[in-house]
Amino acid sequence: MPQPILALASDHGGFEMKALLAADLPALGWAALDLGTDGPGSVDYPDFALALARALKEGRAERGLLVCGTGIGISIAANRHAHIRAALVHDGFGARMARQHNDANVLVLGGRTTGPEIARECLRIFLETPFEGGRHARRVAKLGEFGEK
Ligand SMILES: O=C(CO)[C@H](O)[C@H](O)[C@H](O)COP(=O)(O)O
Repeated sequence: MPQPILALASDHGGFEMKALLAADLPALGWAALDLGTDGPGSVDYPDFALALARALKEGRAERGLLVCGTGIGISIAANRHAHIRAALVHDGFGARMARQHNDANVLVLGGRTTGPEIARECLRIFLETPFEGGRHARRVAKLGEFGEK
């Protein structure tokens, strides 16, 4: 069976964390689609959120990871796309809830706000935790309606 693909994108505030987390993917059973940025040069986070949103829309990846300095700007940008449910997470509990309750398809982390080991834990939980469905499916379906109004 082919490995599921995680699309990764960041601005300059998140590229180090993105590289750290990409290295964990093989052991977690996922392949990486790295959409940049690749260095410390200043770039604009909306461009990278857009690249990742397109990758998911086109079916080039199953889920996504976004990182900027705080995770805030890149979350705002990503959630403008109706097919994206991006969750800015700061600990393992948040990562678990983002999957179980929100069926989040994009994990967002802050490269300047979250330590590396917490970030690695968040990614592992995000990739391993299934959506619970049930009452949460009704609520997630309502989120999908926003894009049609
Ligand atoms: O958008 C952000 C904050 O909401 C991100 O943290 C960016 O990475 C940050 O704003 C970039 O700041 P810089 O001073 O241009 O490095």
